[in-house]
Amino acid sequence: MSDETTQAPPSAPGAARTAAVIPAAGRGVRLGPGAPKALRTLGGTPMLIHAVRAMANSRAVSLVVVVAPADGTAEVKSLLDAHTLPERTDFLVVPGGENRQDSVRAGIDALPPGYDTVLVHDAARPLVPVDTVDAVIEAVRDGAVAVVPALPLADTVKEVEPSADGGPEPVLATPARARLRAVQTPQGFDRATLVRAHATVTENVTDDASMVEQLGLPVVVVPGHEEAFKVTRPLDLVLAEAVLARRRKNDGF
Ligand SMILES: Nc1ccn([C@@H]2O[C@H](COP(=O)(O)OP(=O)(O)OP(=O)(O)O)[C@@H](O)[C@H]2O)c(=O)n1
Ligand SMILES: C[C@](O)(CO)[C@H](O)COP(=O)(O)O
Repeated sequence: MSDETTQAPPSAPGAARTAAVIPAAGRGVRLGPGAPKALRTLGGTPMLIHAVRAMANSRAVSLVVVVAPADGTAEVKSLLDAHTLPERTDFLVVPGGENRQDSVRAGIDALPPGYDTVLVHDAARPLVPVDTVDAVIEAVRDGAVAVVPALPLADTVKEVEPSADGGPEPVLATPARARLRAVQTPQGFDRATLVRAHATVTENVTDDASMVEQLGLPVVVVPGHEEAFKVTRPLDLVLAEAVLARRRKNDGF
């Protein structure tokens, strides 16, 4: 394992501490048939372990809660036991729910007292660099209640009337690209705000920050990273393997 560490200071004793919740209970339907996505390997190591290390490599993170496939908690516990992880970090494993929102809520419910900053990070983003994790944590510690890493878009985006039968879709609008961002994880939160958002918003949404927006509270963006992309479709696996191989070469492995 690469001994990647960070400049961010760990929390002082008695100070607010940071926990990371990793939703990893998805099936990975868009990736194609196989094991649950988080348990598939990248460079011979389960994607989930890469994601756990990405969080635990931040010296500010002292607890990682893994939300496992409901029928896979024992397997995930064994995986965590079988891989080298930073000793300063504690780990919990809880079963996930039907959708991402349910799984994140299960992770939040499992958090012990004493963690005031909470990251929510997709297991499907295994290669997020530690500097991005630290930048999100710092922004929360500096007073933001919700922080998302994000990147400008390379493509022009159209809003359309979705087609039910695969036919041509009428274009409704072309939002100004300069004002759009593609949002990644980890998203960072003041814990009380995240708990309130999950207790309040019941409609299905695709990220946690949008739940905070629905409370009328401010969400801020910090720079994301190209390597924090989400492994969603088969081609993403090819890119992830290439990024990992380049890192290992640079690290002299
Ligand atoms: N019931 C669910 C669904 C998703 N996730 C997690 O949410 C993250 C982002 O979801 P996505 O990339 O969409 O993963 P899947 O739901 O597995 O993908 P798909 O939609 O292709 O099945 C993943 O780490 C996934 O494991 C989860 O914990 N519980
Ligand atoms: C949370 C997220 O990764 C931010 O981009 C994304 O919304 C998850 O979407 P998914 O369809 O559940 O993968």
